[in-house]
Amino acid sequence: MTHTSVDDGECVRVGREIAVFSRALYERGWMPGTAGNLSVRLSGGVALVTASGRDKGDMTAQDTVLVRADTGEEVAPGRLRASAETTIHSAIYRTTDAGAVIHVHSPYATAVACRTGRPARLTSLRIERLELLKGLGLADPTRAEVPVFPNWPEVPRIAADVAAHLPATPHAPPALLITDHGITTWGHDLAQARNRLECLESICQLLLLTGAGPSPEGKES
Ligand SMILES: CSCCC(=O)C(=O)COP(=O)(O)O
Ligand SMILES: [Zn+2]
Repeated sequence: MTHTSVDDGECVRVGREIAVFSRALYERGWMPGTAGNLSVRLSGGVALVTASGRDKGDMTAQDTVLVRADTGEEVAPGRLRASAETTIHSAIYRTTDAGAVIHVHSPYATAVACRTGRPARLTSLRIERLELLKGLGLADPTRAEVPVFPNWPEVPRIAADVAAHLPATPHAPPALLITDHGITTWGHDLAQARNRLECLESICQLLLLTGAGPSPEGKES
């Protein structure tokens, strides 16, 4: 087992930051009910993640759980459970240099993720030309293939798909969609992950407004 260590001051500071971002995303309508989860990679091989089932509009620093960054295993199991989707965050930390991960059920990205035809395999959303692609930090900002993963009922199965896909696609955008579910983005910190999320939510809105996105039957138009 890899060694983990915890810096209490860092935990408090980052817990407050997660709460601030969470409340702001909730206010935008991107975390309805208790939907969505956020995490930040800390020093010492750990990450702080939102607790499962919490009202994301009411988050405080105490509503976070410390987990191993590479597996999502809770460091000191207590009253709160880590997000049910923690293994997806861990898959991203294990296979990229991400410092923060945001998952939301924002309306336009989720609508696009509902139009994939539900194949029981990984597909992708091709995006071309849109100026907002420049906000994703891509080597080639003229096009992107955002992976769309099946929404398996067992979250670790989604995480396994993510962990298998990301190392094979080093130039892929820092984002993924889950069919019928939502969107996840990452960056070196929460602000960068949030900015990338804003770009993709806006891109998905444009795809739907212009009819350039996937058709309701799941075929790309
Ligand atoms: C009420 S939304 C269903 C669960 C979900 O998709 C989500 O994003 C929130 O799960 P968590 O365990 O992080 O609260
Ligand atoms: Zn979700």
